[in-house]
Amino acid sequence: MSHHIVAVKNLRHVYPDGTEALRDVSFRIHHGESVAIIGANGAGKSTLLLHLNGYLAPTSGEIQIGDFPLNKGTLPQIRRTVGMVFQDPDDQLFMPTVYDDVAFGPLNLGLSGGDLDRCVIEALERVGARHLVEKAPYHLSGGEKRRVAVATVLSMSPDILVLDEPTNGLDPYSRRQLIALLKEFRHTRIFTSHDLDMVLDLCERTIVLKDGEVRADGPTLEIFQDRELLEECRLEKPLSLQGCPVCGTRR
Ligand SMILES: Nc1ncnc2c1ncn2[C@@H]1O[C@H](COP(=O)(O)OP(=O)(O)OP(=O)(O)O)[C@@H](O)[C@H]1O
Repeated sequence: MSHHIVAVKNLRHVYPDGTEALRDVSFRIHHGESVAIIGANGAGKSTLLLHLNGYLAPTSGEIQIGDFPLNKGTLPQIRRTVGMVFQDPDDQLFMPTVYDDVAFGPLNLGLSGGDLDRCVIEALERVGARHLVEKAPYHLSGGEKRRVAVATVLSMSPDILVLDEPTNGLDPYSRRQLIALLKEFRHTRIFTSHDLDMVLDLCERTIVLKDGEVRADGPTLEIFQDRELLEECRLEKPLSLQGCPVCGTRR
């Protein structure tokens, strides 16, 4: 087994309309690391994540997941390793009931009967959505959909969890619950977020994208203390690192 679980080398992506969303992106992520990918709107974060399990193919460059180079032949193996939670839960939920959506992946892995039921219920319990099991996904609220979308991925027990803006649209209680859940996930975590307090809380390492390129890659706290970098990349310090506007002390 290689010592890194994700290796991205000179990745470039040009969309069919000519937009060059990723220019020359390289990094490696090790087993068990928790890594945030941050950047302003349009920096290329979602485009990058969508390459990590083959939803988008590189225009040029290479991606390796564990021991496998990502290509058509290795796609099934890689999709078992990388669990992807999309930015829009409607892209993830397409079955008539929540049960069917969460069962979809494990069913394809060969689970059935009581084992399948247990797997589905356990995944829904982990995201606090057990009570939604019989519902139609299109009847759920935005926050409920997001939690169920996370459950569809947890039910597959992936080695790498990839989440695109996971706290988007969650109320404060659900946000805290999701952060606690992500902390429990002991495998590799990679996610994008504009929720910089969550990034600070969950990720020891942060990669900053700017205009489709890696502008910085290092310890999260160091990144958030680099005022010039934050300004250049149109980012702000997490609230928890900002001084109190009244007395000047740090929260
Ligand atoms: N399907 C597409 N066709 C053409 N251009 C696209 C497509 N999807 C994204 N883009 C462009 O690629 C660039 C990167 O977009 P991407 O969604 O990866 O950014 P992002 O960092 O995730 O942004 P946000 O924070 O707003 O979600 C943007 O300029 C965007 O307009």
